[in-house]
Amino acid sequence: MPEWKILLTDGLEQNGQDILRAAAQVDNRAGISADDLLKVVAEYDALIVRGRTKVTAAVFDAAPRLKVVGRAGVGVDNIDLNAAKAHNVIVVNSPTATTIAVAELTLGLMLSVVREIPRADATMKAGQWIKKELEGHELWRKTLGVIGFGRIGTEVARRAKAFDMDILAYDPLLPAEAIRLRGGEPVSLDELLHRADIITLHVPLDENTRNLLNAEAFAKMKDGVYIICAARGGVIDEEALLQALNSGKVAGAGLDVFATEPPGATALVTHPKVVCTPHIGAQTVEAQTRAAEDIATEVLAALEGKPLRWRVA
Ligand SMILES: NC(=O)c1ccc[n+]([C@@H]2O[C@H](COP(=O)([O-])OP(=O)(O)OC[C@H]3O[C@@H](n4cnc5c(N)ncnc54)[C@H](O)[C@@H]3O)[C@@H](O)[C@H]2O)c1
Ligand SMILES: O=C(O)CC[C@@H](O)C(=O)O
Repeated sequence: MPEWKILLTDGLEQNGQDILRAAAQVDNRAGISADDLLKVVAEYDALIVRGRTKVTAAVFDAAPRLKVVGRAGVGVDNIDLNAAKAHNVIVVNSPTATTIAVAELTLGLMLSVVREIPRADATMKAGQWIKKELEGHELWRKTLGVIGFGRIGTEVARRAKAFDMDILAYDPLLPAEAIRLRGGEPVSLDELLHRADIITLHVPLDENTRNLLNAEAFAKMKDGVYIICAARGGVIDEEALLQALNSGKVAGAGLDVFATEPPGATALVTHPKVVCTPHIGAQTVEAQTRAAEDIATEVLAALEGKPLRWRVA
């Protein structure tokens, strides 16, 4: 058996490391800097990352032994897929492991925003009792607009239905019938923007989705709409969102992801109508355990030339 060398740059749950170590030498350099990665990557046959590590063209150029990059998670916007193809490097992810965790966080953000739960808690901890100010809204019979009706969008919709919400779905890559079968009413983006009380985004970040919610889109929305995003920060024009919050067009936003991460205490993060989480959508024990097993198995399969379940490039 060849002695494969695998580099972990963003950590991996122990169960995944155990699977890898049974077949390969594994170096865990969680948190390695971009410069140090360029210095050491030439030694490795495989690289396993989460979202922090940017696998740029320079990384591929510096990695003549590299055969596979594994993304423990879904989004591969941190990996230069064109460079991977040019260097004949396989890219795999573990797209199903974290679906439920993100869907649950999305519902959590939705409830947090419409009922101002974080503000209620923070003011109580400061010795206050601002009950009269904390008059929120119900999810019951509200219209939820889901942009991107894939794995996470569908699971969000299933959970929202338990709150008796009506589900509009915009996903131009899915046939209308598939959207109906998944429990959504297929609509155009404009119709969704006009009709939804709450809008949640579950699209990948790419050239078609960057700044999908911009000033023009906010202008088409209902006054007092709520925005939830646990997809990628870049799918919302953050400056336009800030203006819409300040004008009252948007009543509140729940954000797990930011155009720049970490964003620091920006005007958006500190806005009183925004509830923020530090990109923890996939951050549950269960999701990370599944993701570790899936990506470890998939990366070893790629090294051994076996059939792959989740090849991205
Ligand atoms: N917050 C987190 O920690 C976290 C965790 C996992 C995934 N994510 C993000 O969530 C995204 C969605 O994950 P998923 O597993 O549901 O992916 P998925 O591929 O199952 O679903 C994405 C859906 O978006 C649709 N889509 C693509 N382009 C579109 C466009 N221009 N307009 C509308 N719809 C479009 C696709 O057809 C697909 O159905 C990921 O790409 C990732 O960026 C975030
Ligand atoms: O790696 C992470 O922590 C984020 C995961 C998530 O954004 C994904 O796309 O899978």
